This record gives sequence, C-alpha cells and structure tokens, in this order.
Amino acid sequence: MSNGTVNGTDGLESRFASLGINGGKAAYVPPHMRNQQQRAAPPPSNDSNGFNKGPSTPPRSFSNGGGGGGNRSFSYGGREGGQRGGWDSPRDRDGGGYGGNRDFTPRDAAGYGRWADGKHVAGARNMRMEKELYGEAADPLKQHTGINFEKYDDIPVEVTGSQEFEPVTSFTNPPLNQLLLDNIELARYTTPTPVQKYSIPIVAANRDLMACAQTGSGKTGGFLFPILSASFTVGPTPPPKSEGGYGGRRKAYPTALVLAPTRELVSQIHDEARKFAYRSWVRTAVVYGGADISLQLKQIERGCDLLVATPGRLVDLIERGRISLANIKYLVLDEADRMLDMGFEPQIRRIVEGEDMPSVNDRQTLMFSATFPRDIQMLARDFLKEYIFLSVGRVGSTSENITQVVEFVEDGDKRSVLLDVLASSAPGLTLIFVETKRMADMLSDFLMNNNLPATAIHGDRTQSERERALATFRTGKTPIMVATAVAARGLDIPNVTHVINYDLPSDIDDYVHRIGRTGRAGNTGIATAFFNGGNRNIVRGLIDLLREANQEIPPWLEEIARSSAFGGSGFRGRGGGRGGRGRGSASRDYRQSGGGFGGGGSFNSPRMGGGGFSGPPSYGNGYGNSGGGGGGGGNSWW
Ligand SMILES: Nc1ncnc2c1ncn2[C@@H]1O[C@H](COP(=O)(O)OP(=O)(O)OP(=O)(O)O)[C@@H](O)[C@H]1O
Repeated sequence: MSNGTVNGTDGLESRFASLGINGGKAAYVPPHMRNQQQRAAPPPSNDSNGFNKGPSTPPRSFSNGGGGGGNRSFSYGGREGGQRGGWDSPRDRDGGGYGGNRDFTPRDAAGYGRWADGKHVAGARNMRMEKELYGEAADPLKQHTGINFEKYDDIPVEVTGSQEFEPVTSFTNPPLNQLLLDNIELARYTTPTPVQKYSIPIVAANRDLMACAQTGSGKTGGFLFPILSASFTVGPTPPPKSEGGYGGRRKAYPTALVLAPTRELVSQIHDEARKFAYRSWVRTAVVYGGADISLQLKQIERGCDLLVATPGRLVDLIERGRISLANIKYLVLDEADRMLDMGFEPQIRRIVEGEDMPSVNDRQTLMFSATFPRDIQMLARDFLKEYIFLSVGRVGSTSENITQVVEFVEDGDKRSVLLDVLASSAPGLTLIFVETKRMADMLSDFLMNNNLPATAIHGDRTQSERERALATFRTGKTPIMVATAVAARGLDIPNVTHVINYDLPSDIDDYVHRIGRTGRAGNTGIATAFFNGGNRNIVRGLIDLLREANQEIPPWLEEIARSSAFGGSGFRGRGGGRGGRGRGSASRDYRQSGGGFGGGGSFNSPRMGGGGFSGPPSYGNGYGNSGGGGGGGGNSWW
C-alpha cells in the first residue's frame, strides 16, 4: 500500500536529495530535521517560527518556509501511571463504591489529581508527562502560533440568543480555575482566541451553544476550557444510585462526552484534553472504531470522566454495558454539522435520545464547527435548548491566512499539472485531496513512481496504516499525503503549508474544511484548487468565499459563474455529494434571517423570525440512513 517513506541513515541532505521535489534546486530537508543538524540554532520565537513566512505572490509562488512535523504519535490509550476516575469519596456511599479497580492507580501518582473530602487535590507535577504533553518551547512537532494570531481579534463576532455576554479577554482566575490556567500556561497559550473568549462565559452561564468559527481558530479549547474549569471547581458526580456504582460491573459514568467524526480527530481532541486535565481529578479517555476494543476497555476502567468518542464505537460500548451516559452534564458535538448530517445522524440520535443520557434540559449541549448549513441548524434544535449562537466571522467563511489559488485544469491534465505545482512548491507538508479512496491510492502511487515521497489516508486503510500515514506525514518522511474527506475536518498538523484540491468537493463547506488544514493558529498557508467544468455546482460558493477572504478571483471563474447561472446550475453548490439532502446556505444564525421551520420542536428563542422558509420537509427520527453514492452511513467516499 502507498507509503513511500524516505528511509535510510545517510545524511539528511542525501536522504532528501532523491525526492526531486525542487528540480535542480538544493535537496529538500524538512526544517525540523534541519534543526537536528544545527542544534546550535536559536529556537524560533512564537511569532516567527519558520513555518509562517507567509506566501506573498500567488499563484504558485509557494513561499512558506514550512517544515515537517515530527514523531508526534497519537496517544491511543496506554498512558503510564494509570488513571482511575478521580472520584475519591468514601466508597460505600450509596452502597455503590467507585473504585472497581482502585489499585490500578497509585492514589497520588504524579500528574494525576483527585477529589477528596469535597475538595480538589491537584496532583504533583510530573516532568516526564509535561514533556510528553506540552513538548519543548521550540518543538516543531507542536503547532505554534503564527504572525497573524492577533488578527483573529479583528474578526467580527456575533452572539445571538436571549442573553448578552461579556467576552473573557484574558486567561485569568476568575473566571477560570487556577489549575486550568496553569495548564494553559504550560501549553504556551497567552491569549484566548475569539471563540474561546465567548464560549467561556456562555458555558459558565449554563447555556447551550452553537459556535461557528473559522478553521484553526481554537474551537477545541473553546469547549474544553469551560468544561474543565467548571469540573475542576465542582468535582465529580457519583454514579446514579440505581446503577449501583462502579463496583462489580466496572461501568464508566463520564460527565462530559465529546463526539467527533473520525478516529484521528477524537485522538487529537483527547490529546488536547489530556493537556488541560493534567494534575486534575478529571480522567480522560478516548474510544474509536478500528482499534482493539480490549485496550480501550482497560483505559476506560482506569478512569473516564471526560470521554472523547466516535459514535459507532460508543454505541458498541454502551451495548456491552461498559459505559453509561446517565451522568452526562456536558455533551459536545465537534464538527457538529458533519455529526448531524446523513452519515451520523441516526447514531447521534441513538446516543442522545435512545440511551440513558439526561434529557436536553438536564445537560448542557455544545456544538462547534466552521460551517453550519441552514438545514443542520434547524435539525440541531432537536438537541439543544434555547441556545446561544456564536459566530466568529461569517458562518462558513475561510481564514484570510490561507492564500487561495484556483487553476483551470481538465481531468486529463491534472497529473502533470500536479507535478508542476509540487515542483514549484516551497518546502513544507502538502496535503492533496481527492474524491475517492481508489484515487487516493492511485495518486500516491503515481507520485512515488515520480520519486515524490507520498502516502495516502482513507477509510479503507487499516487503523495502523492510517496511523503510520499520518506519522510519516507529520515527520516529513512523506511530506505529501493524498487524502479523502476523512482527513478534511479538524486535523491540526503543524507545518502543512499547502493544501491541493486535486478533485474539488461537491459541497462548498467541505472545501472550507479541507483548506483549513493549513493556515492555522495564525499561521499562513496556500490552497490550490484544480477546477474544471465538472465543478460548476460550487462555482458561486467558491467565488463568494474568495471575495470574502480578499482573494484573487480569476476572470474565467467569474465567466463560468455567469454562464452557469444562466444555464441554471449555479446555485451555491450544496447537497450534491453526500446523499443530497437539499441544504440551504447560512451565513449566520438562521433564526436571525427570518427563517421559520416546519415540524414540531421545543425551540422557543424570543428572536426567532417569522415563517417564510419552509425548508426540507422533515428531519424527524424517521430520517433514514439512505444516502447513496458518496454518503450515508457507509462513508464510502472516505
Ligand atoms: N488561545 C490559544 N493560543 C495559542 N494557540 C491556540 C489557542 N487556542 C488554540 N490554539 C492552537 O491553535 C490550533 C488550532 O486549534 P483547534 O484545532 O482547536 O482549531 P479549530 O478551530 O478546532 O479548527 P478546525 O475547524 O479545523 O477543527 C491548535 O494547534 C491549538 O493548539
């Protein structure tokens, strides 16, 4: 299978000389490996880390000084020291007992805290863990903030709903718990991003939230910070009496559940959760399909207060009686629009409505994404109560940190144009998106046959193949990765300087997420799209995005938009690719744009607009999993 790593133990220059990426130019060596050669070099500063020398003159002048990642591995369970749940009250309360395998974890294992006698007892520092979780200051394997980080503050924020909120402009106590602040400092975050500034007070006010902010602008912290801060302060909730505690059955009762669509993403979120839960009583766990369930069960037994999960594996563990959702206080849907579209909605309904999760009134529900189509906003009301809608910038907009280039390329010319584009790319990691798994394999093989070290990631690869592909990509061993949509959302890989849409998606929101793998945390990046007549359905959406992000719009593209509109296919391209629930675009909270909705529902926002929009007929429980072709539950396009 495709995984053309650069092997061998020769000098770095010669290792990379064979890659031929830069034609006759000096051999490419990923910057992080150059650092290994030049240990004396001073560490990069936060805003000048060598990965964000912004591109200046598109197209094709890819001037980012990007670098390879490093050997950052996903933490699929198995941490040292063990971590049983943090509840440390008398075992015999309510007859249950919370310590099925209490001996698993030394009570005072460094790095892990506990809750004792109604108080939070922070664990001792553990330098080994700190190094693993936070890396070194100049660690090229970690994402560093880029030159444009402060510019996030210029993006207009809109908060709609029945309450106003003062943003939290700095990381301080109050409102945040001191232990969380210590961990935020260890993570080297100095200022909250806009989405974090608002999510902190909104969640603290016990409100449900639908939050929309651009890719790479810190949404993960946006939900982790307020949840962890409150958890550290309030402490754990004992299992319900009726369940009898952990005792015999070793069932876990998480209080926070984060659902996300892919294995890689849940692992990444879990890594972040571990960072910020360090030394606290909160034990984190991650479960996802395709990996050994017994290892995940062991991990859950060690403690599972904050659980990050893909829906399918979670359902499996609930069915096995190993996880109960009865204690959930916080439910987070990350990439919420993806989680509620045709592929996942039935599973989400089962988890949220068909198991023992507290009702919408007895939990807080938070949804985050960079895109929220109107139909999904309407569907989401089934899971939220009188929510606040937070948008940083226009819903579904792209970051100006990404320089977008659109090239007209007929299908038959794509391969040779790709070689040209890669040859003129500056060093850095390049992510290439294609529409099918077969194409992902074929294209990575083609690249390797042309001496370009590439790997592929898609849904047909085994878990270990996927992990290896990501690892070799991060480290720059294969600085090119060909991917299907499975890698489109959420992944935060440092030094991805170039995203190429070899095949454009049929949904403009998918384009937004794909190109969002570059230009993160204030860094800059380039996104190149190969456009041709087959992509007419997204031309209007694409032009809107380009205009909004102050990008150059090729005249030929506007010409196609004009002729497409005339020919009737120029709608803002949604709904083609994944089963085709006709999706309406939304640039903001749909309640603000006069959109009513059919069907029942308990939604009662005072600001809800009057009728007018009849919308898709029904999104009730009967919504099947019938997405054909590209979509549905089978995820066959991944
Ligand atoms: N306050 C902060 N200060 C510095 N860096 C931050 C801050 N918040 C988040 N980051 C970093 O920014 C990067 C992007 O954050 P994150 O992955 O949460 O983005 P996102 O908005 O969820 O993106 P996506 O829409 O692609 O899922 C991460 O590397 C994260 O560590």
